[in-house]
Amino acid sequence: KPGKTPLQLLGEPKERTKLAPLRQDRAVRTRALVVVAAAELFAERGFHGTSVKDVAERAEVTKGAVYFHFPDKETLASAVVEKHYDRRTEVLEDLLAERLSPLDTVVVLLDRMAIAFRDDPVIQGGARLQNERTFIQANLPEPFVGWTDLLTSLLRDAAKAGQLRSGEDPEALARSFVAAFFGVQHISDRLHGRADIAERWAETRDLLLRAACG
Ligand SMILES: CCC[C@@H]1OCC(CO)=C1C(=O)O
Repeated sequence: KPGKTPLQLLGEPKERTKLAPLRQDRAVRTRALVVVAAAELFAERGFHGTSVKDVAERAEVTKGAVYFHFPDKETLASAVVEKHYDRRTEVLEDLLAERLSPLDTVVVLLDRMAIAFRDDPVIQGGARLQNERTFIQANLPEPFVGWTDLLTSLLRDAAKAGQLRSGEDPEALARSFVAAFFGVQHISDRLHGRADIAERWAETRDLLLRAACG
């Protein structure tokens, strides 16, 4: 989408957890706790293996408190997936403030996201829900397209800055990065619970960079 900045492509996150007012009111705090508890359980057991009761117990709130914020489990799943993509926007915003070159921004963004996939239950829960999306009656966002648009924008800037081999197509390279990253995190998750995702991503990332930049 020519002309849009990376952040415009992703849209503003709904609320910046880091910048939330010190004294969040109770309802907002409870909602955030419920979303994280749901993400943990969706990541561990999947959508159909998780009940609202399980979420209430993990969040240490009543079932009524969960239903106050989320009328059903599908709405809760949508909130977890939304938080997954908001977390990505937060990583990007913090990174853009470091004002690295376009190519370094792509490299560091995906390196930090690899760590987030290893360590952050909201990222893990959102990813598993997206894998199970055909079994969930919720209008979850299209997976992958946000990443492809964002990386295309950054790699077009990298091409303009002379960081790519001449003739390299930024959009094709963006699709390759998304496919490679998704595959690496998926295989690492299935075989090793993502314990080795940083090492596996580094070797695939470096192969792509050698091909695209020479
Ligand atoms: C660049 C990685 C793409 C990312 O990996 C898991 C997942 C969940 O669907 C993603 C997405 O939807 O964008």
